[in-house]
Amino acid sequence: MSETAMGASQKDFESAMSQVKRLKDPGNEVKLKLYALYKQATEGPCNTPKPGVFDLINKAKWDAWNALGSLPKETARQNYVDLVSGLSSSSDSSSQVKPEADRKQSGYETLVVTSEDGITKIMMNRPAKKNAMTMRMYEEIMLALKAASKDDSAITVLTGNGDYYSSGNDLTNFTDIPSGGVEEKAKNSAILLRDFVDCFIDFPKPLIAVVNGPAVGISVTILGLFEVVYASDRATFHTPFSHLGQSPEGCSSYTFPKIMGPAKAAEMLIFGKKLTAAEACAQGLVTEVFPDSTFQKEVWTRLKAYSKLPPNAMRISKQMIRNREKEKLHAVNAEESSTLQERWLSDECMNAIMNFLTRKAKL
Ligand SMILES: CCCC/C=C/CC(=O)SCCNC(=O)CCNC(=O)[C@H](O)C(C)(C)COP(=O)(O)OP(=O)(O)OC[C@H]1O[C@@H](n2cnc3c(N)ncnc32)[C@H](O)[C@@H]1OP(=O)(O)O
Repeated sequence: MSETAMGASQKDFESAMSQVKRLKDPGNEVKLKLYALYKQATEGPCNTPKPGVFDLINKAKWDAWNALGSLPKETARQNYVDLVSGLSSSSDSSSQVKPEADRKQSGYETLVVTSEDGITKIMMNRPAKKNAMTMRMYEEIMLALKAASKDDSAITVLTGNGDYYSSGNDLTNFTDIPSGGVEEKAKNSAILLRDFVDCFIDFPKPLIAVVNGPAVGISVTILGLFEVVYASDRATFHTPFSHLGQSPEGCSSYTFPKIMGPAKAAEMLIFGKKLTAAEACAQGLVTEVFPDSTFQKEVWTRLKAYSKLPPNAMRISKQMIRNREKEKLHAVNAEESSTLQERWLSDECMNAIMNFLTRKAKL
C-alpha cells in the first residue's frame, strides 16, 4: 500500500473480520497480532490492567495489544485489513509454499520482513525518503521485533533498502500536531521513543545491524544495543543532535562513552562529528567493514553460517553479556526520553526542524 493511500474503511474492516473466520489456523503469533490490531482499531491503546504472570494466554494478548502503544485506530484498522489480505492470498497459494521457504510477512507498510535460513530480516523500506523513521515505522519495527523474539529464527537482522541505512527520525513527524498541542505531541513522542528503545534493550536473540549505507540519528545510537554491526564502506555514522537542538537517545549517552571512550563519544554526540565506516570500526561501534561491491554477499554468507549455531546457546550467551546492564539501560532510556521531551519544545529544536522542512539547511 502506498504511504499516501487512504486508510481502510469500516466496511473493509468488517469484511476482513469475516474473512478471518474462513482462514485456516494462521498460528498463535499471527492470531495475537490480529487480536492486538483488532483491539487497537476498536478501543484504542491498551486500557486494561496487566494480567498476572501465570495468566499466560491473557498476558500474551495484553502484551500484544500494549505493544501497539499509541498507534492510531485508523492505522490499526488498516494494518488489520492488510494482514488479513496477506493471509488470504498466502492461504490461497498455500499448496505451493514450503514450510522452510522464504516467508515474507505481510501487514507492514514501512518494512519488508522475511524469515529464511534461521534469520529474520527486518528491512526498513522507504528508500525514496532515505528510510526516515515515521511514527508508523517505529511501531512496525517494535511489532516485527516482538514477532522475531518468538519465531523460530536464531538471529535477527535490521537493515535498510536503497542507498541509505536510515536518515533517522522523520522530521515531518513533528508536523502532525494533535489537539492537545505541541506539549501532547512531545509527550507522546517521548513515550514512543522509550517503548521503541526498550524493545532493543530487551530483545532476547542476537541482533545484527547490516548497515548498507549512511546512518543518521536514532539509527546510529541504537547500534550500541546490537551484538554485531556490519557496515559497507559507503556507510557513515552521524548524530547531529546539537544541530537539531536535540539531545542523545537510544542509550547512546551511556553506551557510546563505554564503547569509544568519553572524548570520542563527545565529538559524535555533542559536536555531531560524522564518522566514516572505517572510523566507526576503529572506535568499536562497528564490528567489521566490507567493500560495498561485495558487502551483501559476504555479510549474508557469514550470517547464514552463524544462524546454524545452536540457537539456545546463542540466546543464553547474549543474555549473559547483556543482562547485568539491562536495568541501567532502561534507566538511561527513561532519562534520555524525558530530556528529549523538553528539548522538542525548545526554540532551538523547533527552528532546526523548520529549517529542514523549508529546505533552508541541510546537514
Ligand atoms: C519519536 C522518536 C524520535 C526519536 C528521535 C531521533 C533523533 C534523530 O534521529 S535526529 C536525526 C534526524 N535526521 C536528520 O536530521 C536527517 C535529515 N535529512 C537530511 O539531512 C538529508 O535528507 C540527508 C542528508 C539524509 C540526505 O540528503 P540527500 O540530499 O541525499 O537527499 P534528500 O533529497 O535530502 O532526501 C530525499 C528525500 O528524503 C527526505 N528525507 C530524508 N531524510 C529525512 C528525514 N530524516 N526526515 C524527513 N524527510 C527526510 C527528504 O526530505 C527528501 O524528500 P523529498 O524528495 O520529498 O524532498
